Amino acid sequence: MPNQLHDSASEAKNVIRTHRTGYDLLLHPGLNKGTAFTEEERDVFGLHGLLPPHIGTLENQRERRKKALDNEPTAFGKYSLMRDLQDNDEVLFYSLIAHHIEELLPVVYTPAVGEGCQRFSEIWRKPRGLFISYPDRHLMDKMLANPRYNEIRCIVVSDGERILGLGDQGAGGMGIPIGKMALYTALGGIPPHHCLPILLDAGTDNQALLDNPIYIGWQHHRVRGPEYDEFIEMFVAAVMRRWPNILLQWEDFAGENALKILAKYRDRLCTFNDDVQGTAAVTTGTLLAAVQATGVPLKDQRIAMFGSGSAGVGIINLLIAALKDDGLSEAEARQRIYAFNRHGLMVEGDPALRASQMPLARKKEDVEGWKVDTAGPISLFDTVRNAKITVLVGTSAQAGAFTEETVRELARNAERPVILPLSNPTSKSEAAPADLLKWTDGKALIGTGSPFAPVEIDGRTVRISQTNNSYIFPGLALGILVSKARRVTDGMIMAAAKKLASLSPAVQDANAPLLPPIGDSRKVGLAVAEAVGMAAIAEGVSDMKPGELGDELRKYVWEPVYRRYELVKGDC
Ligand SMILES: NC(=O)C1=CN([C@@H]2O[C@H](COP(=O)(O)OP(=O)(O)OC[C@H]3O[C@@H](n4cnc5c(N)ncnc54)[C@H](OP(=O)(O)O)[C@@H]3O)[C@@H](O)[C@H]2O)C=CC1
Ligand SMILES: CC(=O)C(=O)O
Ligand SMILES: [Mg+2]
Repeated sequence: MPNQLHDSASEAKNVIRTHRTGYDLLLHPGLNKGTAFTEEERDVFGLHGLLPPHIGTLENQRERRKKALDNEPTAFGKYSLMRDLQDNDEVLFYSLIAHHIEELLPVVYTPAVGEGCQRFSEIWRKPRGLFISYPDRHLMDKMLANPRYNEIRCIVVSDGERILGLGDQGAGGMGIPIGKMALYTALGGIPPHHCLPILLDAGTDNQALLDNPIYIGWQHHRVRGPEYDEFIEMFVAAVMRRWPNILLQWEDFAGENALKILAKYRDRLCTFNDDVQGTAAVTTGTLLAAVQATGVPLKDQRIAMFGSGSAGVGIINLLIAALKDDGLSEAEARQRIYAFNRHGLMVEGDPALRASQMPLARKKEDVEGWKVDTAGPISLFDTVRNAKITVLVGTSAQAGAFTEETVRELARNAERPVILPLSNPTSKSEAAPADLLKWTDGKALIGTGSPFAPVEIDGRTVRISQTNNSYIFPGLALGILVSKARRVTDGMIMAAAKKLASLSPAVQDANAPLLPPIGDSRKVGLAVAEAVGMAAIAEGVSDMKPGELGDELRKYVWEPVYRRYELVKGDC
């Protein structure tokens, strides 16, 4: 095919065949090697003069970029530099991340990506991914038909309405699909040219964006109701026409839309919602590891779920399955969980409950006779005190919601309380780990959504685990792609959770962190992928033979190294 950018078969042999030359080649981020083009390649591809004379290596290119990053004082500045690098030279971008993973994940992902989305219009420079706006919806097929997308195998899509805990960021939400797909490659080894970030621009209700003359999105209030549903339907149908076997990941949709869309499409194509299912897997995996460290089985823990939106509902549903695996009936499993919305503990009969929340509400008799400090909805503190909560999970985006009083009360209920303030970015975390350790005399087992520095307490250094779905979705996607799974089943999500739990350092040593170091994320991604692929086979949604999976995974994984180029002569 003359206008194909990458020939996979050739690439496997470390050769890229392309028709592009000169500027056209240098301006393509998937093909540009900058100063690393060899003398011979400069001759063949007409690059003399367009590049400085120095023939560089990937190693000295990394050194140059790292210096620039180190000289940049702000997280946003570093984010912006990394985005520019990604749009300039993908191999160098991923190689730099691979060499400085702990330092750079917080730059390309949470927390810096949050400000990246808030200020996306300020730094938008080059096209990356696809913006599909509501007024352009009838052009969808034409947009997707672009030959540039011939090799796409997976998509992350957002409508920008619930960006981390920062609310509606409109078209700026594109920073999230871009960031998630960067981790598809950095942690999952999925080739970047198989990945397409998409932003569905259905408008924004963020007044600051509506008033901002440099806002890059459609300056219009959000389309809602049947028009929105039809927009999503048009999108899914167009995607399926273009790529019938695509993997479609939904990201950072507002809670009710997230759950509704997942329910509607999960049996129609290979799709998952990361906030619902990826978060459920990382949280369940962390808890399965934590209970081994506490010595108290999951079925004997009492869990407060603070925030019952897309993440909270997803976590509760997978936890119920894990509690059933631990020997409880469905009804007994539900009794272990106390779920909150913005009003307080969810109790049946509350008119504010949404459809997805009704099955999670407690019965009125469950809370009868409770000693409560305040009239009206029951607070987290009163629930911790009365229900003798042992595990606290936060997906509320309410900074500081886990107060000293509540955490000290929790510490009375368990020798090793488990506390997971999962909200992102850092500014929205329900608590800071240093406080949690102080208030629990160093006993709490902690996992946070965004990265936190280690904490010194009682003469020891406690590394804080990052309970973020980034431990799951890159491996989940890789396992799905390699096994050619047709659907994403609950069994595949649970397999990812259990694999993560099995890799926990706390399983060997109760005082070790709950999750592997971020530096091991790539290994975790591969292990999760294998578990997901095996589950897909076991559940009958993949036709691969179990013995083939490992080899196929290793063959598929992309490494950030420069390849040799060959010129394809043709009519393009
Ligand atoms: N660590 C990780 O991997 C992940 C972290 N997250 C983080 O979780 C947070 C929530 O995400 P998501 O579930 O998708 O968002 P949603 O908007 O879908 O849900 C938020 C939930 O929090 C509740 N809430 C809001 N205010 C309060 C309050 N004062 N007290 C108690 N509950 C409150 C909401 O209540 P109501 O139902 O009444 O509106 C809702 O149930 C975000 O910060 C996000 O970044 C999300 C996914 C992954
Ligand atoms: C991590 C993530 O997906 C979120 O905060 O939305
Ligand atoms: Mg998300």
